[in-house]
Amino acid sequence: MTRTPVNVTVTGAAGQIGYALLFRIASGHLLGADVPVKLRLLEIPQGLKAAEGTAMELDDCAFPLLRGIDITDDPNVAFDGANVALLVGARPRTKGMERGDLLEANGGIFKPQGKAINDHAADDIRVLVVGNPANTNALIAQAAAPDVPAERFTAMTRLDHNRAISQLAARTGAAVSDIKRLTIWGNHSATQYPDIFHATVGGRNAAEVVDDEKWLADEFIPTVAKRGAAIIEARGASSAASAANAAIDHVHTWVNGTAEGDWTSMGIPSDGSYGVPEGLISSFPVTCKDGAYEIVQGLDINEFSRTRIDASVKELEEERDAVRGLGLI
Ligand SMILES: NC(=O)c1ccc[n+]([C@@H]2O[C@H](COP(=O)([O-])OP(=O)(O)OC[C@H]3O[C@@H](n4cnc5c(N)ncnc54)[C@H](O)[C@@H]3O)[C@@H](O)[C@H]2O)c1
Ligand SMILES: O=C(O)C[C@H](O)C(=O)O
Repeated sequence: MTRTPVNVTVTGAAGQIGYALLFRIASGHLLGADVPVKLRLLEIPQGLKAAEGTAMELDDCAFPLLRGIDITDDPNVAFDGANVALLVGARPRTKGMERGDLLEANGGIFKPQGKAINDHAADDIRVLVVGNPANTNALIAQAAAPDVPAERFTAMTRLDHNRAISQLAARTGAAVSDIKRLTIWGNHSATQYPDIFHATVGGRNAAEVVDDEKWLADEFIPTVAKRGAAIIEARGASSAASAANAAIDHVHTWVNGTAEGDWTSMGIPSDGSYGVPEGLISSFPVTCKDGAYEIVQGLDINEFSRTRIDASVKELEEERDAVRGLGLI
């Protein structure tokens, strides 16, 4: 049976993450090995030529699942009929830039993109925001798309989730595949909280296996939360291949589901669960099934976790208030 191709729009297509991402989408890793895709690449005018070069390389791979590539600098064209949108292109913080300037510059990108999604995307559109500050950029885009169900706008904390699994595996000597139910709470920033209290290692409670709160507080949490900065320091550029890999994981899990007995972390609009104010785009433990996600309910949150979740949520509230003050939401 011939399947209708899924339209996947990628913004910032000529950037570092774009280069690591597009080939994996085209080879079937995003949606599945039997799902044909059409790519729409959105770039700013200065990025179009490089995006064309990447499209030439995609052609040269002769991917059987790739059914077309369009390149544009017009969001209305890029999101026309989009089923999946990966919003990667963002304005990086430059020297001397205040946080308010950064939020405002990104508002100039994510507000029009949200409106274009609202006006042109397919009814089943699913959006993942990767470009930083990812949670608040997702909030801006979502607010500009009142006709799209709010839960279709998500922000990426899967890279943090994967980083935390890897660190925990290294500490416990377990295989990555033996680690389940890890959670990233809050913002994709240094305030994020990687929580192992409900995680398991080979079926045993991870916090009990580790049994070292000092390691948790002084090593594990800061290592995960500051990993992005450590990569920038080491590589001279922000994480690209691992970020692209996490974007693939995020969408693949959202569409195809979490494994039985496991969950993942996604930045999603809060429904008020765990005391996170409704509407904030915050990371939660979620299970996915039939293309939808649900927050894992009923977890006991101890004092250690509560303080850290609250601190990250407070930062998200401050970012929300700042973009509200700028008229971006
Ligand atoms: N959430 C995460 O876990 C995570 C991890 C790594 C990086 N990031 C973020 O992802 C973003 C992209 O990273 P990168 O390394 O690919 O950056 P990059 O600078 O290499 O590429 C960004 C691309 O976006 C394009 N762009 C800028 N404004 C655009 C617009 N309005 N429309 C379309 N394209 C636009 C630029 O021309 C550029 O080609 C950054 O904001 C980075 O901080 C997030
Ligand atoms: O781009 C960055 O600032 C870092 C990135 O968000 C990361 O977590 O690797």
